Amino acid sequence: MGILEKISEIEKEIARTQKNKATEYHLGLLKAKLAKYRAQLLEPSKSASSKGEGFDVMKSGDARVALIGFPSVGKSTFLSLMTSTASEAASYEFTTLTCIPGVIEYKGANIQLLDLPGIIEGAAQGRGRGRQVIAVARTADVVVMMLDATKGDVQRSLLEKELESVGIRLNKHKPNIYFKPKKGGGISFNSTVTLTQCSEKLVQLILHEYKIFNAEVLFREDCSPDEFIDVIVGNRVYMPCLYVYNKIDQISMEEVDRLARKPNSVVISCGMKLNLDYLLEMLWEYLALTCIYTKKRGQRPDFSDAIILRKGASVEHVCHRIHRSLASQFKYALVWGTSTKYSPQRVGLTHTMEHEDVIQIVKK
Ligand SMILES: Nc1nc2c(ncn2[C@@H]2O[C@H](COP(=O)(O)OP(=O)(O)OP(=O)(O)O)[C@@H](O)[C@H]2O)c(=O)[nH]1
Ligand SMILES: [K+]
Ligand SMILES: [Mg+2]
Repeated sequence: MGILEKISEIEKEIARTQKNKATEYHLGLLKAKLAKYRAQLLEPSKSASSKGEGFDVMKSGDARVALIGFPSVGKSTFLSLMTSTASEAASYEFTTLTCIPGVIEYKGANIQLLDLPGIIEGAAQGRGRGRQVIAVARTADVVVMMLDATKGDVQRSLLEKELESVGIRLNKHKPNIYFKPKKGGGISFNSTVTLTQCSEKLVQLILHEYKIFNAEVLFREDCSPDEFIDVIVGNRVYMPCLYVYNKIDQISMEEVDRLARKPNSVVISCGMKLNLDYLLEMLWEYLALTCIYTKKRGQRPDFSDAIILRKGASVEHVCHRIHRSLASQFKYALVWGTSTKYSPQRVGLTHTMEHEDVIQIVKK
């Protein structure tokens, strides 16, 4: 039996045990066991069995959003409010022990929302269930960092540090540096812009530190040494992050105003259901999904049923979404919308679609 199952067994037993003088010890023992198992879950464990227990949630829907935050900031309350899934919420820390998926239906898209255990300082080193939570965060399209508006900004910078330390880059784009290790020829260094933070010398020093003596490097942007290191190391994920300050019912109007003005931030109250619509709008923007409408020849476009794709999706992606074999029968497509110069315009499979384009596909 896994730890989670043991925990749920004990919880059930506590629930069905009557509280009286005779059961006092029994209940006490059960609660002690429960605390022990919870502590075990929260400690980095050496055994492989409990490693990812309860965290392997299938990706589903059009996009995935992970809820990251300290314990008891209101992540589960939020999931239960926004989706039809109920996730237990309580005033004690570490109520949630696994990954709980729910679905937000918005503008015709299914957005998978993942409730996760609270993480704390040291999470990246394996404190609590930090590692598992961070592993899930890496698979998301957007991170919602939920913060307790009553707690000050220290939580935010702590969490940012944790995520940074495992190679997650929030609200940053991939550095525009071309980097290619070679078999020989030394290091060739070039830049298309004036560099104020890196020099050829520094780049060479960094490369030597990584035991790279032959490579081609081209800076197309004025990047910092840290950004260059990110490029060498690879394996970084660049992810939009929305900072959500919850529990604004507990703070002054002035404080609400201050938080709301921070970049990439939204203020809400799950308790009072405040500003949740605005949060959804922001989330939609951060997900940057593209809605495509299809149209049959001689008919009006079907605006009731959008095809939802990632930003930058091509006509080929649209074909795959409609039918597996459509791309192989494809002759050309007619597209109306902002992605074309003329409306309609005849395009091929590689044409990049834009939000709210209409497409008519012509088969061979
Ligand atoms: N005042 C106030 N309390 C809230 C609000 N949202 C949630 N809470 C309370 O905050 C407590 C923690 O909520 P949870 O949803 O369990 O928090 P969590 O982040 O999932 O916590 P863990 O799973 O333990 O990490 C509960 O007592 C909630 O009722 C809010 O907007 N205002
Ligand atoms: K809680
Ligand atoms: Mg929770």
